[in-house]
Amino acid sequence: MRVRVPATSANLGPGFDALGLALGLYDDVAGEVVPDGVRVTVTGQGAGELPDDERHLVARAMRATFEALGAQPPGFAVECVNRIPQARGLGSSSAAIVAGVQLARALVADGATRLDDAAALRLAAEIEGHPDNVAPCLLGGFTVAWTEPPGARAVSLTVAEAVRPTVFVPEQRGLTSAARAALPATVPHGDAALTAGRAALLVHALTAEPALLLPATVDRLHQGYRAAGMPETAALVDALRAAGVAAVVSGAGPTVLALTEPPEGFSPGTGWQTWRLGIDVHGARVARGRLGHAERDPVAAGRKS
Ligand SMILES: Nc1ncnc2c1ncn2[C@@H]1O[C@H](COP(=O)(O)OP(=O)(O)O)[C@@H](O)[C@H]1O
Ligand SMILES: N[C@@H](CCOP(=O)(O)O)C(=O)O
Repeated sequence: MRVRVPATSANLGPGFDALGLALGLYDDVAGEVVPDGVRVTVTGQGAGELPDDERHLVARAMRATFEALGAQPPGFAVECVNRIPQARGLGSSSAAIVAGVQLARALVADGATRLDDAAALRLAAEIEGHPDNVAPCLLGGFTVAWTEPPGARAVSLTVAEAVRPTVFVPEQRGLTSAARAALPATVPHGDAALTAGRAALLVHALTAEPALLLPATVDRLHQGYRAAGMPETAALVDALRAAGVAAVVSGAGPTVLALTEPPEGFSPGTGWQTWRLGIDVHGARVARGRLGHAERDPVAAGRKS
């Protein structure tokens, strides 16, 4: 079995832990049951750094899913071709988790029925700790996610044509766990009220009226508190916004996401890669068989520049 999982950009400014967008940049992962042991091979992003055994995040998500299904196989082998940069705010950990959950469901007889799509979202969100990346990764498009007993839920909405994501990806990494540790336990009521209003406006702007994206992407819940830990990211967001571009920190950073096109000739300066990406509307896609020649190419699949 194999699965293609999209990169995602969470928060989108004011939608902390709730809003997310699936992007046209993908990891391809194949899995099969073997007589014993857990083996993981990695090509592309993370090759030579990630573990090759049970500790690998895809393997951990597969184990958790097999457990939920009550069907642990004797062993399994996983092949990953990674194109989503890791620890940059583009949802690489959610992509790995969703890949593991979907592969395990596909490898167990009736797995996708016994653990249905809603339960798969709940499990993936539980492993990740927040639902805003796993939701668009599973469903595609622009998602609004929330948590209520018994767990995460989400809806996917269609994005207006004029929305053109560009990501500015820096060399340096930033772990989501560290960026979450920078957040305060409480925020001023005025900041919460402003941000709630902009998050509501953002749903309208992204789906129907992109001309409102600049005011709709104002956030007071997380970006300001995280700025000291990623000053270059904060400066780039400010420069783009000053030029009229609806730019935000992508996820927990340090990547910057622009939802509208930067002005002709705009340069983020040195140390940034600039990629124009499409919006993924399918979410994770499972297919039979191993990875083919195209899926094994670690550079292609999605990037427009
Ligand atoms: N494709 C992957 N395979 C295995 N582990 C991964 C993968 N992608 C991310 N991870 C793990 O998740 C960590 C990054 O997660 P996180 O800090 O949430 O960043 P991101 O914004 O990229 O999701 C990596 O350091 C690695 O431990
Ligand atoms: N809401 C989370 C989103 C983290 O996204 P990631 O792509 O950086 O993992 C947060 O802001 O902490």
